[in-house]
Amino acid sequence: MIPTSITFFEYLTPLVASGAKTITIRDASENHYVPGTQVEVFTLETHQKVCDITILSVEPLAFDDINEFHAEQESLPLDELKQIIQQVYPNQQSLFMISFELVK
Ligand SMILES: CC(=O)Nc1ccn([C@H]2C[C@H](O)[C@@H](CO)O2)c(=O)n1
Repeated sequence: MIPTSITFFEYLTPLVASGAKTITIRDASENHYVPGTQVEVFTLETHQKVCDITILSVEPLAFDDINEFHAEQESLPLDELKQIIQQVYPNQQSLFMISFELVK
C-alpha cells in the first residue's frame, strides 16, 4: 500500500508549509514513501491538515553521516536536528532521508 499521508511535530509544520524544510529523516517504519507520489501532511499531535508535498526520493542515511547539508535542508541547526532524531529514534543508526517539495 502506497502511503498517502505523513505527520510532523506541530512546531515543525510551519517549516514544511513554507517550503523551508525539504527533507525529513525517519526510521525504516517510514521508508515506504514512493517518489513521484503526492502526500498529505498532518500534525502529529492533533492530526490537522497542513499542506501537500510530493515525494522526490527516499535514501538510506546513517545517523553518523548526518551533517550540515542535512541540517540546512531540515531548516534546523545541526545540533538541534541530531538531538531531535536521537530522542525520536534512540540508538538507531540506520535511518532514511525522505526528500520532498511543497505542492503550491
Ligand atoms: C511519528 C514521527 O516519528 N514523527 C516525526 C519524526 C520526525 N520529525 C521531524 C523531526 C526532524 O525535523 C525531522 C527528522 O526526523 O523530522 C517529525 O516532525 N515527526
